[in-house]
Amino acid sequence: MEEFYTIQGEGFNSGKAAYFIRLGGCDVGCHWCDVKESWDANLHPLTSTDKIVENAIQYPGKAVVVTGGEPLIYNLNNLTQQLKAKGIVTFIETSGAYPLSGNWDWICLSPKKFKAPRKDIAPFANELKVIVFNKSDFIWAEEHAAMVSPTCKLYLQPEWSKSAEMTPLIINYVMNNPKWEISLQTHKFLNIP
Ligand SMILES: C[S@@+](CC[C@H](N)C(=O)[O-])C[C@H]1O[C@@H](n2cnc3c(N)ncnc32)[C@H](O)[C@@H]1O
Ligand SMILES: Nc1nc2[nH]cc(C(=O)O)c2c(=O)[nH]1
Ligand code: SF4
Ligand SMILES: [Mg+2]
Repeated sequence: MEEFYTIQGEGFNSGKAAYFIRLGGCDVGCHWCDVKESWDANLHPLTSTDKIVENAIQYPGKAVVVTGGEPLIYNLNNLTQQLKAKGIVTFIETSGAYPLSGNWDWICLSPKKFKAPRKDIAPFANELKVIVFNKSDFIWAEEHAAMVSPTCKLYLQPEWSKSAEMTPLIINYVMNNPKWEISLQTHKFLNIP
């Protein structure tokens, strides 16, 4: 759908320069999704893997974030193999609703109630990032924290439109449950893509 060089705004790798590859297509249906224009893959022209890799290696930052849409709709073995062959560090943002493919240095799993993640992906997550839209999302967060590996980083991220209401609850929750950390969408404060 689009590619851009920016700063990773969310989660563990927040603050790092990275080339974003946003793949079109998602049927998870989060009503608060901030990239709804990504849902219909047919609206976006196809780009060859070779061209994406050629674009990605033009920049000084040698990390790529593959996102979407839901990137795991596609088999990402070939893309990540080609990126790694060029010395690129590979990160993915996924809901986990589709089978895991690709060779990843960092997997961010962001599970959604609207189409729950596959049970087999949780052990591979390096980071669990739960979006907090209402209070019930804290329970959803703990259910998934019980499925990830002991080394997986745990983040609570306010849903953008509910941030004023949810951020104080997240702050309180993290202070009482310090295995969790807050993730903010810092790129939205910085006014960058
Ligand atoms: C647009 S999604 C694309 C990747 C994948 N479909 C997923 O949901 O993980 C990228 C990240 O943005 C988060 N996100 C999407 N809409 C958001 C919103 N309104 N507020 C906060 N985070 C949001 C998602 O949870 C995910 O972690
Ligand atoms: N700067 C920046 N950081 C991000 N981290 C995850 C994003 C995403 O949409 O997947 C995103 C994004 O869209 N922009
Ligand atoms: S899974 Fe990701 S891309 Fe799909 S609707 Fe939810 S936030 Fe948007
Ligand atoms: Mg985004």
